[in-house]
Amino acid sequence: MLKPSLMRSPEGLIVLLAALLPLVVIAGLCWRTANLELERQLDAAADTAVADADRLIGDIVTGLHEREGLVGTDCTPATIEQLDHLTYESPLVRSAGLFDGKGQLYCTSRGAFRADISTAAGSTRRGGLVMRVGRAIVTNRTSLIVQLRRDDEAGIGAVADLALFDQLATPLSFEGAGAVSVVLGEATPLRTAGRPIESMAKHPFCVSRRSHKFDVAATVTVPRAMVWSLFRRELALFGAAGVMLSAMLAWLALRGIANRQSLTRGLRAALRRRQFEVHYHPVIDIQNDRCVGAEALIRWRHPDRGLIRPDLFIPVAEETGLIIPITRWLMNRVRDDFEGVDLPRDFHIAINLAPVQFKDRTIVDDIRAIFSGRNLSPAMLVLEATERFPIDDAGRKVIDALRTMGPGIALDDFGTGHSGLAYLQKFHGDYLKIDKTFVQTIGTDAVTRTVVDSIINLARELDMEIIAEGVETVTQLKYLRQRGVPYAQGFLFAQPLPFAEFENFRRTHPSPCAHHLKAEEAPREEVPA
Ligand SMILES: Nc1nc2c(ncn2[C@@H]2O[C@H](COP(=O)(O)O[C@H]3[C@@H](O)[C@H](n4cnc5c(=O)[nH]c(N)nc54)O[C@@H]3COP(=O)(O)O)[C@@H](O)[C@H]2O)c(=O)[nH]1
Repeated sequence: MLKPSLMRSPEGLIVLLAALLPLVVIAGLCWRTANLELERQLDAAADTAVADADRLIGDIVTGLHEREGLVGTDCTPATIEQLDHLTYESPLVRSAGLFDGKGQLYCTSRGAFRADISTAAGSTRRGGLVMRVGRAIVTNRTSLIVQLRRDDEAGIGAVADLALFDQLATPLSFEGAGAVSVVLGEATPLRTAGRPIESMAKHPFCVSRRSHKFDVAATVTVPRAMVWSLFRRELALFGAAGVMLSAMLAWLALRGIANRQSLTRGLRAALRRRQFEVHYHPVIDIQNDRCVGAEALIRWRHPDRGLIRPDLFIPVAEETGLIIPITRWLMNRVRDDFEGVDLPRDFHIAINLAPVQFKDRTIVDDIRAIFSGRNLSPAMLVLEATERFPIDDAGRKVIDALRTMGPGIALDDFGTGHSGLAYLQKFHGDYLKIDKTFVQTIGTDAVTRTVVDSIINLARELDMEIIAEGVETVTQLKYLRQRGVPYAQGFLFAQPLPFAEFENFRRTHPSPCAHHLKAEEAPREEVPA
């Protein structure tokens, strides 16, 4: 059951975010798709308009090129007939004519005709190709006039009816809402269709295309509201998926929170009902095979789920602060286990501390209260901190206070986090534990083996004792022994053991039949160089 105050808590915020995230992502994707789709449609409309203009003007220019030889000739019936042919070949051309270098029209497809066309304004020119929109002298209609001029300015021209231009091209339109215009040069209209641009509010969408062949361009303009209608269409398609995803994520978040809450309640109950156990993982002096101590590891014996691994509940215990009473319980158990036991002077018990336990003096007070004057004194403890240990003022003060009572300080899991030499120098520890992920590469991977060597050298430079953890094979043991590593832990020696079994192991260790000693004679396992 979830607490009713959930929606006002940080957990409530997580559920809300889990629910909102897919909706925001889907809405964002729909908005982007709508914009891309609108751009695609505008591009396509502008491309079509330019391609139509290129095709129609190209037809006229080709016809004129084919008759360029007539320029400068007399206006004979044969010339007139050839000019007239232009009007049959190109459905756009209403008339064609020849003009001399002074801009005097002297021959047309309709016969000899003289007129001064030299003053016509608003032309665009690319090489010998001149185009303008104006009233044709012969037809007196608004036309596109296309001329091919030689170097001496004499040339041949054709008059194309703009109304026909419109009829022969693809109809200009943009889903009824926009405007399309094709212009000659910068702004002389050849064709326009659709709504007036001024009616499209302040910032309409606009796409322009310029022809590579002729001096014409097309512009498609639509009101900004157009993107909203496409957005609504996309939302209708994908919104349902977004809502389902949102519900699924919210449900997963709720389930995760419910699991966490039930784990927290379970941990509290476990403390009350004494469901925790301590297992001891032997620490071996590998130069003489003596058991010189152990790491105390917590276990949760759940009434229904059996023995639960600590990595399944320690993170929640750390987040909720329950790690403090759990460690307190563990330390009391460890003290009681070793009360009255005859322990060698160099015997040590390692206890794991969470980063949160270095934030205040609680752990200092707990250790003093639990171990002072006992068989297992504070000086016989090694306190293990991971690389997540905060080296700040508070952390430093806690470490200094702990040191005055005598425990050794170890840096656990070294090399698995982001800390490096600088961190290690600031840490001022007594022991450095080489993480099992590195130890287990011995005999397999040359690169990471070099990492093990580097960690060993680093610890020596900083005057720290080395404990290699996760030793599982004789090869690893021999390798570490050869490099002078003093201590090791691992399944090669023993699994973490309940107290009675650990005591039995300790008392019988070293034993003449210890399997890892016997394995020194094992023929097949080679120590890597
Ligand atoms: N803050 C606290 N953290 C604790 C406490 N008790 C345990 N832990 C942390 O939980 C993590 C998992 O621990 P555990 O499942 O007990 O595993 C330990 C060993 O069993 C395992 N190990 C040791 N040797 C080997 C080996 O040869 N092979 C192999 N596959 N595993 C091996 O390593 C764990 C000990 O790791 P470390 O602490 O880094 O030395 C673990 O992070 C515990 O620290 C607690 O009371 N408080």
